[in-house]
Amino acid sequence: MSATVLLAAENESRLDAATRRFCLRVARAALRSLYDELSLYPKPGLVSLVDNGSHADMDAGTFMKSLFSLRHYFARITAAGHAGGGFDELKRLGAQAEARMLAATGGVNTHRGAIFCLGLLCAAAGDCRRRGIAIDAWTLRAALTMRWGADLAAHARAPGASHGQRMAALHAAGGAREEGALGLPSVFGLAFPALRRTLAAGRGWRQARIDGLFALMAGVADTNVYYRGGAAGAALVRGLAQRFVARGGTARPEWLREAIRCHRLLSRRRLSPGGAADLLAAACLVQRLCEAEGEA
Ligand SMILES: CC(C)(COP(=O)(O)OP(=O)(O)OC[C@H]1O[C@@H](n2cnc3c(N)ncnc32)[C@H](O[C@H]2O[C@H](COP(=O)(O)OP(=O)(O)OP(=O)(O)O)[C@@H](O)[C@H]2O)[C@@H]1O)[C@@H](O)C(=O)NCCC(=O)NCCS
Ligand SMILES: Nc1ncnc2[nH]cnc12
Repeated sequence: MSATVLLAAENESRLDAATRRFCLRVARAALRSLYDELSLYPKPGLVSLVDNGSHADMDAGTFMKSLFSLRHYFARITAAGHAGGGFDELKRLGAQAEARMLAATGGVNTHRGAIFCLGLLCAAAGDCRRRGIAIDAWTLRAALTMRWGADLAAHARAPGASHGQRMAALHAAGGAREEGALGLPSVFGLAFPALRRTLAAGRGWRQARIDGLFALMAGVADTNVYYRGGAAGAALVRGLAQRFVARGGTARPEWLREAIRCHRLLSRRRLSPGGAADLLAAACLVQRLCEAEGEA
C-alpha cells in the first residue's frame, strides 16, 4: 500500500511524511485486526476460514472482499482524527466506507459494526498522535470520549429504524450506538482485559481471542443476536458464554471441544453474535496499537 494511494482523496497535502506513515501503520493494524477475527476458529455461529456458521449469504471470501474495500477508510479516518476532525467528518467517512463495503460484497453487511468501532479507535489514535500522547488503552478511550463523546451520545439517541434501533427499542439492547456513546466499554472493560489475561498466562494469541470473544458474548447486548433470535436467543448465547467463562475459558484442556459444541449449537439455531465479532476485532486493534507503541 502506498501512502499516496491511500490518502490521495483527503488530507494528503496537509500531512507530513511521518504522519502519513503513522496513518498507514494504524490502517494496517486495523486490517490485521479484522483478519484476526475472521481467521479465528471456532467462533459460535460466525463465519471463519473453516465454515459459514449461521450464515447463508456470506463466507470467508465475502469478508476478505469487505476487508480489502476498507483499506483506504482506516487511513483516512486516522488522518481525520489527527487533523482534529469533528464527528460529522467521521460519520461521513464511515458512511462512505459502508457504501464501499456493500458494493464489494454485493449488498451483504459484513462489517458495519467494525466500520463504526474500529473507525472510532483509528480516529482516537490520530487524536493522541496530534497531541503527542502515548497510545495505550486508557489514552485511546479518553481521546474517544473527550473528543467525540457528546456527539456519540446524541447519535445513540437519534431516531431511526435500523435493525439495531428496532432491537434497542424492543429489548432495551444498547447495540453499537450505546457502545460508542459509552466509550466502547465492552472493548476496554471486557475483551481487551481478557486478551491481556490470557496472553499474560502464556496461552497465546488464538486462545486470547477465544477468551476475548466469549467474554463479549457473555456480556454484550448484541443487536444482531436479538434480531435473529429475540430475547430467548440472546439468553441462550449469553448463558453458553457465561458457562464457558466461569469454567475457566481456554485455561481448561477441554476448551476447544466445548467451543466447537457452542459453534455447532448456534449454527443450528441460526444465531450469530456479529456485534461481538466486531468488538473482538476492535479489542485486537487496541492490543496491536499498544504493541506498536511499545516497539516505537
Ligand atoms: C452506529 C451504526 C453502526 C448503526 O448502528 P445501528 O445499531 O443503528 O444499526 P445496524 O444497521 O443494525 O448496524 C449495527 C451493526 O453493529 C453491529 N453490532 C451489533 N451489536 C453491537 C454491539 N453491541 N456493539 C458493537 N457492534 C454491534 C452489528 O454488526 C454485525 O452484524 C452484521 C450483520 O448485521 P445485519 O445486517 O443486521 O444482520 P443479518 O442477521 O445478517 O441480517 P439479514 O441479512 O438477515 O437481514 C455483521 O456482519 C456485523 O457487522 C450490526 O449490524 C452505524 O451504521 C452508524 O451510525 N454509522 C455511522 C458511520 C460510521 O460508522 N462512522 C464512523 C465512526 S462515527
Ligand atoms: N466472522 C463473522 N461472521 C459473521 N458476522 C460477522 N460480523 C463480523 N464478523 C463476522
